[in-house]
Amino acid sequence: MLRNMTTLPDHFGKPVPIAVIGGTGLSKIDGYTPVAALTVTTPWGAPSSPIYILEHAGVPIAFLARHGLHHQLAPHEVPARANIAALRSLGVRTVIAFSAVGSLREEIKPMDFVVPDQIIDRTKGVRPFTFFEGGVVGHVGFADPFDPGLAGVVQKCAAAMRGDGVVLHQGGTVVCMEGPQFSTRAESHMYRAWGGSIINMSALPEAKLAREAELAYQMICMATDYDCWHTTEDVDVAMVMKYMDANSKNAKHLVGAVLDELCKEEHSDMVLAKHWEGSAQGAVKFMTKPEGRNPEAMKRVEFLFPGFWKN
Ligand SMILES: CSC[C@H]1O[C@H](OP(=O)(O)O)[C@H](O)[C@@H]1O
Ligand SMILES: Nc1ncnc2[nH]cnc12
Repeated sequence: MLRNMTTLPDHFGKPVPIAVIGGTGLSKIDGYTPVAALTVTTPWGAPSSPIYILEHAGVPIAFLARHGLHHQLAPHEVPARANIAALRSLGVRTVIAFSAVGSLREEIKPMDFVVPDQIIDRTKGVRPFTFFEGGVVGHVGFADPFDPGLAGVVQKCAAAMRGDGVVLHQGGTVVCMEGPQFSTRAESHMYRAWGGSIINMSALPEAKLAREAELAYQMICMATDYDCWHTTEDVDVAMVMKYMDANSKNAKHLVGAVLDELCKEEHSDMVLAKHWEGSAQGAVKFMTKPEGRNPEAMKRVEFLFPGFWKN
């Protein structure tokens, strides 16, 4: 996909409803033809990488590399606000986000997939985490951080791939730690005691921002190690990459199968995230009184929701 980047057009004329955010070891998806490489600017800066538009059976899909094209961005340096805002500005309403995770449970073995349904926030407040600040306040609901409809699609696709050795755990709690160092053994045991299933450094603030932007968002996680609570080897980058490489074929197939399903339903309420429509806008509009609103902050919100302040 990246080979053609210099020759691809930098514009695309149609809305793109579906996006994939690729994480560690997932920098491309097979079987999709790149048709554009977009450089998008947002009020929150530039995204992690150009956004590639891939086409499959006539349906466009946006692809963004979370850590940059060369994995040059540490988890706390990922410009998550720019990433989510840029995707929304292209018409994206559904995001499938891929993540390499450590396992906190014996039964979640390296190379197993997990579709989490909960998050515990162990980031340290150093990452910008909201669109609604600086003179426009908003509080969105985040009780269930992922999208159950998308989770169901992933489950169905993984079930069809059981014969290829794909094991998927439906549900589970992802602990999102700050990093970039891995956890101490005491922390790892504590996360297990808290009920954590898996651990990464990327679920937040991405999932929170997706909710603020009224996007349907689901993470697909692949275990690349047992975190250091386990009595086998302690996790390091080589181990993560070894398992990622070993299972990259299945990871790409699973993401591809999920995209195939979503493409079939590109105009459905689920893919267009109709169930989230208006939720953040309602949370913002009634909080800050007109006389307290900052025009610059209002303009930024307008980038996410064109026409926001007119109604
Ligand atoms: C290379 S191990 C730690 C790194 O891997 C995960 O990345 P991603 O979620 O983007 O796949 C994890 O969150 C850390 O950022
Ligand atoms: N053990 C681990 N801790 C945090 N992030 C990870 N990503 C992959 N493995 C991880």
